[in-house]
Amino acid sequence: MAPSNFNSNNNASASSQENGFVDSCAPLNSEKAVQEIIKPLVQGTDDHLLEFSEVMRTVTKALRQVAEAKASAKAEAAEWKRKYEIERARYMNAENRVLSEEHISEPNGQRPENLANHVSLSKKAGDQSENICGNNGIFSHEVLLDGETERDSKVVQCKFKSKASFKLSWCCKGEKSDQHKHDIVSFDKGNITTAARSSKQISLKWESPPQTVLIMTKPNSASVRILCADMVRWLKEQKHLTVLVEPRVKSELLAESSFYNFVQTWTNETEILLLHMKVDLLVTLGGDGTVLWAASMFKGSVPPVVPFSLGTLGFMTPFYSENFRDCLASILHGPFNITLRHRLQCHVIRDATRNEDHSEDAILVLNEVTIDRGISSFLTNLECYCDNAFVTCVQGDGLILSTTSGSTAYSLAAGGSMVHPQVPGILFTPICPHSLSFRPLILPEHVTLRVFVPLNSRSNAWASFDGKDRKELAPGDALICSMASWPVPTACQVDSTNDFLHSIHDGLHWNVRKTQSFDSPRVG
Ligand SMILES: NC(=O)c1ccc[n+]([C@@H]2O[C@H](COP(=O)([O-])OP(=O)(O)OC[C@H]3O[C@@H](n4cnc5c(N)ncnc54)[C@H](O)[C@@H]3O)[C@@H](O)[C@H]2O)c1
Ligand SMILES: Nc1ncnc2c1ncn2[C@@H]1O[C@H](COP(=O)(O)OP(=O)(O)OP(=O)(O)O)[C@@H](O)[C@H]1O
Repeated sequence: MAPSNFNSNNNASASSQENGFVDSCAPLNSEKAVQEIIKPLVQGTDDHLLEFSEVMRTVTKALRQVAEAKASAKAEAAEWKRKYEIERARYMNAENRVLSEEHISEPNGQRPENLANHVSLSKKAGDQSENICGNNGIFSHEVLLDGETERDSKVVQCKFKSKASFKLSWCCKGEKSDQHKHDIVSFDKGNITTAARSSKQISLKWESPPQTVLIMTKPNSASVRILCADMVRWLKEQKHLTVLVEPRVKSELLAESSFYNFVQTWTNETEILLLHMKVDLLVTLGGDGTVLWAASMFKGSVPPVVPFSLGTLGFMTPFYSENFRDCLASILHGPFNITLRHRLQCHVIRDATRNEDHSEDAILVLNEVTIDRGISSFLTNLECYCDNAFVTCVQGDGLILSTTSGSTAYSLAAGGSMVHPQVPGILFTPICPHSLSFRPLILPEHVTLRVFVPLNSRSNAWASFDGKDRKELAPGDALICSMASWPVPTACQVDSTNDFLHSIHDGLHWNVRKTQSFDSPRVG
């Protein structure tokens, strides 16, 4: 605006001179005029300067903020890098320790030179296992990630014999096929059909011979101890295999005879975490509890399990110990049928409304996770969500989230259905719900369940995992549960359906009833 003012006033004075008219008050007037002209000009310049300095102040402030944020990000990155380096060094040390320990890597089962050390280490491990297992008798719950497994395997394979590889094949309705038939939906000329998917039995065929067998046993049982010693001797003398046992079992074997010096064991939790990389076959001697125990030792992939029945019920233990030689010989030769038992992965989140992303370590269960009222006499009040959709509020003694393998355990006792273990799904079974209309649900395998203890809950709830390791859940805490990627492959006596039906007939006397007599009065 100022330049146009200036131009217009200039033009005005020029035109008066041109007209020959000179005013006596001209100097005064011209000064005034100049002031008139300059005033808005100066005023305009001041406004601009103010505006400009304001802009400069804003820019400087923004630049300062950016510089500060950059410096703090740099500092944070440096701190994380430092933590990473420390953690990595610690991990590498642990790995090196494992690899350098003679007794676990003895390739041909020869007596290690440092036997005295070895025995005492095993004993120590017995003590240590108490720390590892905690007071409630389950291993710490660190779940392996895919990446870790790959990295670990590279390190371990340098030292250990490579693991036996095998192939799984899916057979349809008894007809054998080496090809895995995918359960895909096909669209034939616009008609939606499903591919044949039922009755698929999974069979395991070794591609290289198994070399390392881990035997896990129920504690405090004389018959189990005797069988274990027999089995270890047979595996060594007849099959020339590497045998691994728990530190407790190693001590028991050595107490019996120094012949068992060749048996290997572990001494710390790092070695337990690496077990899946060297064990080809896992044998359990005990009841269902021993299978649960053995599975809880494997936070990632689990080797094929051969469960021998030395308990009372034995839903998951189809093998009889009397003929263990024939049975193991046929398994070691293969192929054999397996049941892939799904596991659930559980995370506890403390103060879930605020710390949505901060969960505790994952816990894997083969049977179920139970959320109950513990010793409290109040009803539990549990808000349940499935993939963020509200399911219901459980008011009663508690809730069981079970695998299909666990469907014949606690869930069954609480009124849940018995489900074939090969069916992938999650059972949602209330415990004594105070409602006339509550019925158990079976949800598909892909869902994520969330059980939240509401802030207005009258008391805390308790979560337990395969009947062990109880964790208290305060109001505001939540438990997240979904299907884990690491199933437990258990060998079948016949196949998964036969074994399942046998277990419910034999173990539970399912639908046992006297057959109705023929000579009753007929209607009509
Ligand atoms: N009321 C109940 O029925 C009840 C109560 C608590 C725990 N349990 C079950 O006990 C399991 C822990 O077993 P444990 O042996 O360590 O404890 P445990 O020694 O107390 O045995 C519990 C019983 O459950 C049986 N069992 C375990 N898993 C089974 C399965 N998948 N199918 C059928 N029966 C099964 C066992 O054979 C045993 O008879 C828990 O996972 C839970 O399912 C059941
Ligand atoms: N290797 C092990 N180390 C520590 N505890 C174990 C081990 N194996 C099993 N247990 C625990 O011992 C208990 C009893 O085991 P298991 O259920 O196998 O025998 P059982 O009670 O005689 O059999 P059943 O359950 O069929 O009656 C379970 O609570 C289980 O967790």
